[in-house]
Amino acid sequence: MVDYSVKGQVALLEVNNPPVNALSTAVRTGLRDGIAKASKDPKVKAIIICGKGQTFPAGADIREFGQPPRAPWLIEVGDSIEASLKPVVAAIHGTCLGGGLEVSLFCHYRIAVKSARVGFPEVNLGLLPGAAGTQRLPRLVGLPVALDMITSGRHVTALDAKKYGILDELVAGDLINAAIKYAMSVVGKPLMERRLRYKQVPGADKAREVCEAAMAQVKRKYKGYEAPVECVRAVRASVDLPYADGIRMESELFKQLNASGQARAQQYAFFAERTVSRWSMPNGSYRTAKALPVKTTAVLGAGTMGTGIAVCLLSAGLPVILLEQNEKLLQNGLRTIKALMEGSVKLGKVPMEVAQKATTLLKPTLNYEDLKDVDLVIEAVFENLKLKREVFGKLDKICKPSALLCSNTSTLDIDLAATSRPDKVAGMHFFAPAYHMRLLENIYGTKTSFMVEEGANPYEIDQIMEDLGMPMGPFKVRDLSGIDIGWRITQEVAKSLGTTITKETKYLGGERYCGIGDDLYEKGRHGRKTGLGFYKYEKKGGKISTPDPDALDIIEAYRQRRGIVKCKISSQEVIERQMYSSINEGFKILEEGICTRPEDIDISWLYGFTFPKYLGGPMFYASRIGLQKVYERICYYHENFPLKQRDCKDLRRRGSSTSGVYTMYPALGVVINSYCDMTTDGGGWTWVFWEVAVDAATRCCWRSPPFFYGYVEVYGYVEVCRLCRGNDNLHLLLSNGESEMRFDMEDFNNNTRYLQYTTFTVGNETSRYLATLSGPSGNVGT
Ligand SMILES: CC(C)(COP(=O)(O)OP(=O)(O)OC[C@H]1O[C@@H](n2cnc3c(N)ncnc32)[C@H](O)[C@@H]1OP(=O)(O)O)[C@@H](O)C(=O)NCCC(=O)NCCSC(=O)CC(=O)CCCCCCCCCCCCC(=O)O
Ligand SMILES: NC(=O)C1=CN([C@@H]2O[C@H](COP(=O)(O)OP(=O)(O)OC[C@H]3O[C@@H](n4cnc5c(N)ncnc54)[C@H](O)[C@@H]3O)[C@@H](O)[C@H]2O)C=CC1
Repeated sequence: MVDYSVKGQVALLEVNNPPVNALSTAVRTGLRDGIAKASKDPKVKAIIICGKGQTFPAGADIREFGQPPRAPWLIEVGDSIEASLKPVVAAIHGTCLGGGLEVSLFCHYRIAVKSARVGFPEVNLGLLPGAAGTQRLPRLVGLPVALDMITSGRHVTALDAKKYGILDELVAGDLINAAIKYAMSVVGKPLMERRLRYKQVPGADKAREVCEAAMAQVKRKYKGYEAPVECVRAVRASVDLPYADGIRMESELFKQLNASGQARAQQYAFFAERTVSRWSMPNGSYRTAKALPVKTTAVLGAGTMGTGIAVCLLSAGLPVILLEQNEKLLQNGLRTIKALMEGSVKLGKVPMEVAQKATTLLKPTLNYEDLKDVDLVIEAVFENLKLKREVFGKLDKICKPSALLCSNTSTLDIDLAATSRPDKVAGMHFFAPAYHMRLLENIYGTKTSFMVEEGANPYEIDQIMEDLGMPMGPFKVRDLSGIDIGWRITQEVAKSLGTTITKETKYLGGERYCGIGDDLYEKGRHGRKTGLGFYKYEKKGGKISTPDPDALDIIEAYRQRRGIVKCKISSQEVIERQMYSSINEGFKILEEGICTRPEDIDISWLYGFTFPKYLGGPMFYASRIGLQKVYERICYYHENFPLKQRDCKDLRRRGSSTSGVYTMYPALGVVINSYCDMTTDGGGWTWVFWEVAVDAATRCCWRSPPFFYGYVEVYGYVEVCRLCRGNDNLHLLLSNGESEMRFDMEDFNNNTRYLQYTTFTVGNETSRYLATLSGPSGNVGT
């Protein structure tokens, strides 16, 4: 895991743990041993730490965070690096992140190639840098830069890192040769001043103001997230406390965060994001698919979505032909694209050069003939099946046979876009605003206005969902997308069902229909674009929303017309009805095979609706609440809905003990975390980690070696876990509320009789169970 070699008078410690050289237990051990070996070797005058392959270590091994900590701790390894009497140089390429950056901060010198990046992304995993990063970075670069880097998690370019003082030198050419030369040039120089622990934080006299401002900022910017707040606290300790006490505080805060449900959810999201990129479909997968080259593009329709999609493509440096139905709308679209590009530059999301180039890459047109050579067309015209079929018919005739014809449709069946090349026709569903949201896919919507019909106030619902962590409540989102879009969608649905929507329509396609959106639409309240929707905006296309009594009057008039008696809906009910209906849809999507894994659904929410990462996504959220409970509440709402619209037969079926919801548990991928290992620590204790593995077929299998100290981590569906004594047989009982799993402990080492048992809860339904067996006493505790 760490390759040791000596080049001339320099020892080279090359971390070799692909793909990202994560600092696993083996790597930490290798670094510690390598430093000790080099320190003892009289031939060695200096030491280099670097990464083999594509990168310097990109951090701790995230998969180890869910497991019991194992020595050597990174901080101990770091201490031995810093204490070395021979200079240690970090030679950096690739991404030097998290624990990797911490290792480099223990080194006496840091050099890097220009393409390298450094950063502390722990905050994105619900953590803080836990190996002295919060104490050492401020000592090196001062509070403002340290606070910014640690609370944002952003990657800093090598050029900026040099400017901040994180890097001592940027090198060109072969990194190792340059590092050897550099290391030899510092041999004999005093090391004391290079040891960060002895430095004072620069600008410490301003610490109070700077930290208070940073705290206020993270609370506003990362509302609901615990990690950024603790990051500020830890960094502040670098000024308020002596180094050793600061380290202790950092460690406490790290442990606290690591045990939190937020960290678990954010780490799940990290891996889920990577899991979904390994897609598979009936006729291919990421392994077999070959990307088609896309060099030229066209966008049809320059409305809300078309302009956003054009900005997205232009920002990626692709030429775009923008087609509209008339000159006036085309010019409007061009103005919007210009304004969006300028906004993106101001926010630092698009470099100025890219925005400037975009003006040459964008070609407006009213003529379909201009599309004949493009590789990719994205259609974003009105949501109207007849119109879309017409448009696809034209495209099919004009575009070259290899061109991909894609629709941004929200609801229409992509197979209905009759063309001679169905294999080249696809849904390409962007989320609004298209230039900002990272998700591109197809997804079911949720039926958000039910509750308003019954008496809830849309502004209260938005507030409750924003308090839960959504950046925008559902009614603000509807105003952003356009109430006219919703109107067009339902008109199309009605048409496809051979019916029409009237003021009295209560059901559509067997589902409950709410006409509040229609009433707003008819009054010209189309959302942000008209300056009025559920909210009032400062101007047409404005962003500042204010509650509007006129909208409430329209809603109240609607209720009276329908004879609906207004009732009070609690915050808990708002959350349950919003979230659980989405979870229910998620399970339907899995059941129908539209998505194959719950991660697909969670990632669409994280990137399509900016669902808070600290909740992991609706499917992960469901696993934390407990699926049985979620299922019961869904049934409750279906049974007790004032205007019951459909039988919940489907749900009942899925909630039965042998199929449906419960069989989805293993699919959640977080059912039971498992490991099995044995280690002896410095105190002579043997630690044995039990392994519990779950697979869809057998539901559970269990391995338990003889042990002195056992540790089981259980989360997901297991709600009860207890160690019991029954008929003198010690056993462990796990229950998921449906069935119990019993594990007899008779086979355990006969000498181990004394049982100590501790339970602590992490998050809602997440529990950890810690059991210690030792000594000759016949006493069994439970
Ligand atoms: C590195 C990247 C930028 C690379 O991106 P890219 O090339 O696009 O590749 P990816 O597809 O993202 O990744 C490839 C592959 O690698 C896997 N992977 C990536 N990073 C990690 C990782 N860090 N660990 C494990 N695996 C990783 C990734 O999943 C992919 O595999 P696949 O899933 O199979 O497809 C990009 O990957 C990236 O950004 N990675 C994350 C970088 C990161 O977040 N680093 C920070 C990690 S956290 C950290 O370092 C914490 C620390 O500060 C150190 C911890 C110290 C702990 C101290 C504990 C103190 C308290 C305990 C005391 C105990 C004693 C007591 O009890 O008292
Ligand atoms: N608004 C949203 O949040 C989202 C909308 N969508 C989908 O994207 C599509 C477009 O939606 P919006 O941009 O919101 O609508 P929009 O009403 O803002 O824009 C549609 C544009 O298409 C133009 N158009 C109509 N017929 C045309 C034709 N024959 N040729 C060229 N241009 C034509 C219109 O003039 C208008 O500018 C719809 O299918 C919608 O369902 C998808 C995701 C989100």
